Amino acid sequence: MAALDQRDNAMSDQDPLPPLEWDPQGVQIQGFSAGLYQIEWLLVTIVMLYLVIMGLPDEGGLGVLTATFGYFGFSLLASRLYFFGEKQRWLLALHTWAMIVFITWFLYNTEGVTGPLASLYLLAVVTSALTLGVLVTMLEVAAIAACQLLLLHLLGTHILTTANLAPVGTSIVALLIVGYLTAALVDAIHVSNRTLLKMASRDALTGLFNRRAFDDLAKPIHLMARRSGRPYCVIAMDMDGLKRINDTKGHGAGDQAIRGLTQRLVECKRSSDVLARYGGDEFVMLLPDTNAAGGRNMMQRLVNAVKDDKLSISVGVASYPEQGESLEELLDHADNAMYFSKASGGNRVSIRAVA
Ligand SMILES: Nc1nc2c(ncn2[C@@H]2O[C@H](COP(=O)(O)OP(=O)(O)OP(=O)(O)O)[C@@H](O)[C@H]2O)c(=O)[nH]1
Repeated sequence: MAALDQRDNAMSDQDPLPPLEWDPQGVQIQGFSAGLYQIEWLLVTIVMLYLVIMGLPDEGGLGVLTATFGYFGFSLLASRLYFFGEKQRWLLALHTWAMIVFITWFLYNTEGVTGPLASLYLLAVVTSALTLGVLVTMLEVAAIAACQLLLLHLLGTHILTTANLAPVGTSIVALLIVGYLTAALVDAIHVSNRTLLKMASRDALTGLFNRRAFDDLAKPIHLMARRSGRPYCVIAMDMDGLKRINDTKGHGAGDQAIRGLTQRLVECKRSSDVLARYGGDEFVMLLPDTNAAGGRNMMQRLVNAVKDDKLSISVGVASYPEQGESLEELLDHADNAMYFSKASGGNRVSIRAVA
């Protein structure tokens, strides 16, 4: 028994899983991966059409063809690569730099920087602005300006004359405007997405997850536990006497009591535990990698802690897999155990009895 308690305490003091949070920017970048290949294949299609209509250049024709197929192969191969994870931004940056190098090589072998195909650089700038932010995009525009000057020099044009610099200047200003505005707009969309996601997933009074977010976050934990055979605990909590606090001390004091309980809950939970306000004075919690005894011990500590704040809660615990096979079943059982605590006078923790 002592050994079991020791193990339970150890469980509640460590963090077996990383904190559960959503990353809207990551989701957006993942979504952009498909758009990236469309931009790359558009670039290859325009280049191929140019070569079909205008024919291969007399000098460097083979080099252009090899570079085009090489670039197409790179894009095809990269589309098969796993794009998730923290290296994703670097992979996207690599794609845009590859695009700039390919376009520069193509222009060098065909019409130089003064023809209409110089606007192909727009594809790289837009790709970067959509995914990599203002700073990286501005750096890429600077790199494109350097490439264009180098092209002028390599193609034998004297670059230090106003007439020769004017077309490069015009195209760079256009790239700057498009790149800056697109990146700024995307940043604004990120901010509003984050705000919307927060509004849709958080409870306004406490900042905790709401019911919808809890359901979304609990499902993968249940599936993981089912696969690994590890236990987890579902906790249902309800404050005792909130109506009395509201009626005697006012709604503000009731709100303060809810916030006070939230503070205690946040202090006692592990970062991998999922805590949500289900509504009113009801809270739910999911404790991964924790058995019923561990959940009960943690909740008993919480019941003792909130006494210091002159608050009282009724708690019900149900654990996977002993007390239920599905999340819905466990939530029901935890709820019933919580009502049992309440019916027994509140201020206590009950575990759903194994049938
Ligand atoms: N201040 C405040 N009160 C709330 C909030 N949400 C719900 N309530 C009130 O909390 C009270 C909950 O009432 P009950 O469900 O009877 O709960 P209780 O008074 O804690 O009684 P028992 O649960 O039986 O112990 C209701 O009067 C609700 O109007 C809130 O966000 N802030």
